[in-house]
Amino acid sequence: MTTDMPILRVAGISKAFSGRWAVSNVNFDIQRGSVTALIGPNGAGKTTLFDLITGHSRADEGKILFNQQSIVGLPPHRIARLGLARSFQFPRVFSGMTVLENLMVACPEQPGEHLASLFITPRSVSDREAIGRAAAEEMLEKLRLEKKADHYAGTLSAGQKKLLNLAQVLMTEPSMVLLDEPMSGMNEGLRSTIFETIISLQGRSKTTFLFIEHDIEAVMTYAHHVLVMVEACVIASGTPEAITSDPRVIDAYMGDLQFGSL
Ligand SMILES: Nc1ncnc2c1ncn2[C@@H]1O[C@H](COP(=O)(O)OP(=O)(O)OP(=O)(O)O)[C@@H](O)[C@H]1O
Repeated sequence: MTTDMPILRVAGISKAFSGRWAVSNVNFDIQRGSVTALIGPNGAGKTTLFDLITGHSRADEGKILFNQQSIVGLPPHRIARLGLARSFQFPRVFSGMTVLENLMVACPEQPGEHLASLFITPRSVSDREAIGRAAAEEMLEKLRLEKKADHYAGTLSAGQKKLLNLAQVLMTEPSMVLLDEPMSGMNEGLRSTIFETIISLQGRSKTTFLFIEHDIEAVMTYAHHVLVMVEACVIASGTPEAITSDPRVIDAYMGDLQFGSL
């Protein structure tokens, strides 16, 4: 596979609910290893677009190619297995399991290169369990949740549950991750942890990220590229600098907000 092909291509995707377009003829490419923000006012269709890409909802029209393979009609678990993973705006975690256990169940049966390198040729179930535990502990440290490892997930704050959900997603070693409002409900410290982790993974493993975010400062700081959705359509696409000075975006969406909070 050539590396200059987009990792994700969305072509003419549309979805209507009760005769009203939630997503209308949306087209864009996501380049491998990039960090892209999807912004737009409430009800613009951002989460619906994520649902369509990840198989949680079926498009009425259009094509979605992941690594040049059509994924329209595939169930979410098949899409996840191809390496396209997603975190949720309101994540569900296994409340009766510890934080560490929540991560260990997310560990793939066939660990990737990074996990496998922790141990050489694992032979038994206990070897595999040890790999899972080591990988989970490493991930908890990365997301600064290591002190919570033995706490029940149900006792975590909403922000910590989102971090745990991100950790579960990253444990599967996806090549692309979709994040739905990763910073909402987070305090300042947790917010920076999320994006530091994203940037370090993007730099180290060339993981591709597409995130929905309302905080324009985070978008300006962390995104290479921005897609703007308004009323079911992508109305602009470009660098953060180009987007914030695009008259169509200012007219249709930002108005007098002066790029405070979107
Ligand atoms: N399952 C559904 N059934 C009916 N209408 C829906 C459904 N899901 C979304 N919609 C409608 O589709 C439109 C787009 O909603 P969506 O949640 O995708 O917007 P959004 O941009 O993610 O908004 P927010 O920023 O508030 O999360 C809205 O008008 C919403 O009411």
